[in-house]
Amino acid sequence: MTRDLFDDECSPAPWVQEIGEDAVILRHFAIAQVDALLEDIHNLQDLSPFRRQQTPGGFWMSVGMSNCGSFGWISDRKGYRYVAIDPVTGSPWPAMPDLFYQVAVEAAEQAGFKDFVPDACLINRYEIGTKMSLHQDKDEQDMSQPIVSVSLGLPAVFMFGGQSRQDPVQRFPLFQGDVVVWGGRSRLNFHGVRPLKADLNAPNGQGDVRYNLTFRKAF
Ligand SMILES: O=C(O)CCC(=O)C(=O)O
Ligand SMILES: [Fe+2]
Repeated sequence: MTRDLFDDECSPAPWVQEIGEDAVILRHFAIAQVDALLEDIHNLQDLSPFRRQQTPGGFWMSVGMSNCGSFGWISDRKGYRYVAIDPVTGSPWPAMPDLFYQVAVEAAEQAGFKDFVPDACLINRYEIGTKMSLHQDKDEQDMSQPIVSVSLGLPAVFMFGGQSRQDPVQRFPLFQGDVVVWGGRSRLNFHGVRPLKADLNAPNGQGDVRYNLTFRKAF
């Protein structure tokens, strides 16, 4: 992708915040693409709707989830896994929009991961009060490929720990347009999202949801 796509004169300047070994937040990285990414999400949800999923242990996750790309991440009583067919629709997951792919690959490159080839994009939909508990992303086959995570909508607090659940956890605010990339020595670090709070400064009717796009190479 050409850098021009990101050179929007009205956008705040991007900057890189290191949060761990081989882990960064690319601040404002996708700020100029926010509206187009949200429009893509709205179109995708007509094809594969958001749904809440059950953990293998029988708990219901609070976050609504859908996927696009060749594979989608699902969870049910049988376990966590990637599948090519959406169990809700019985059809393949919708194709990954070009813009999603471009933003993910460009962000990975910016973070030092040159050959990222995402084949899965999990779309998380957080309403006020929903959260994602500390976990590792470890259902992928190739751990040399990073995770690229794009924030849209309401701000959230991202938790980033170490490779053990007991390691200290840092907290970072994430705003829309921010992209977190972690891989290499941090690939299996525990991470999560604190319960989402309402943004009291947001205009009426706007900003009651956070979306997150998590790109991975599943296979
Ligand atoms: O919503 C986020 O920022 C993180 C999502 C995440 O960790 C995941 O989907 O595995
Ligand atoms: Fe995760």
